[in-house]
Amino acid sequence: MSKHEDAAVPLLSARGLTKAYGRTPALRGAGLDLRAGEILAVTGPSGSGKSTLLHCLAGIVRPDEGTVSYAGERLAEQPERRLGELRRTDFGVVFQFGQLIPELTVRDNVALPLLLGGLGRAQAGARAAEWLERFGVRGQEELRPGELSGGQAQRVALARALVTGPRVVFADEPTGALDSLASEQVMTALARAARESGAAVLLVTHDAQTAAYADREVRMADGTVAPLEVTA
Ligand SMILES: Nc1ncnc2c1ncn2[C@@H]1O[C@H](COP(=O)(O)OP(=O)(O)OP(=O)(O)O)[C@@H](O)[C@H]1O
Repeated sequence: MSKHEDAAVPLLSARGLTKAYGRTPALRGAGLDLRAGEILAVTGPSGSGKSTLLHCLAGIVRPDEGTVSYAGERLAEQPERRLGELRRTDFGVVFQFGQLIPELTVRDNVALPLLLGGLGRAQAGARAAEWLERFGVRGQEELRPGELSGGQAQRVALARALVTGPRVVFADEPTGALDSLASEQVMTALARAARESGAAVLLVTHDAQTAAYADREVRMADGTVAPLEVTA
């Protein structure tokens, strides 16, 4: 068993992260561990640094100080090309507004990461249709995102995040723009898909109902995570 497959070693781990935007500190020594296959909620008040932490963990933002390790690789030591590859193959992301491409059909939105990864059109389309079905979006493959409800659009965004079989899904306020019924449907679908595929989920939310889907919760305040979760 390699080191990062050992259950005691976190899949993704951050230590001592700091990040400032100009004079505004967003992170002040934040750290956490995400274990393979777990759903971890990061909660806390607005401005406490949750999104910035998620962006650092996903390799989207480089922290000013501190380390992020994914499966034994230090992200800071990786060239942009490797980070891009990780984001395409190992990581999936969903934001508050699904960020689907408005000009593409629902199916093509979900197929896109597979096409970018080199899969043929027919296979990518078929796999996209399977994932849309798993997320309860049926018969809407030919629609454009603008024709969907908010909840449907988020389930399409989840299908797109999971279609490549990522090991980590980063979800930043995935229910932030939804009413409570649509939130429940989105979270049920996300939790089930993550369990079935074995993906870990880093779930940023300020909503207790959404955080309740997680196995574990850590809370942020003023750019730090309390309590610091440390795996020995
Ligand atoms: N791109 C940016 N430019 C300037 N300041 C930023 C930027 N992103 C975040 N900040 C600031 O960094 C701090 C932390 O923001 P962040 O979005 O990480 O917190 P959050 O807990 O996710 O907040 P929210 O729940 O409101 O999204 C805030 O003071 C915010 O204004």
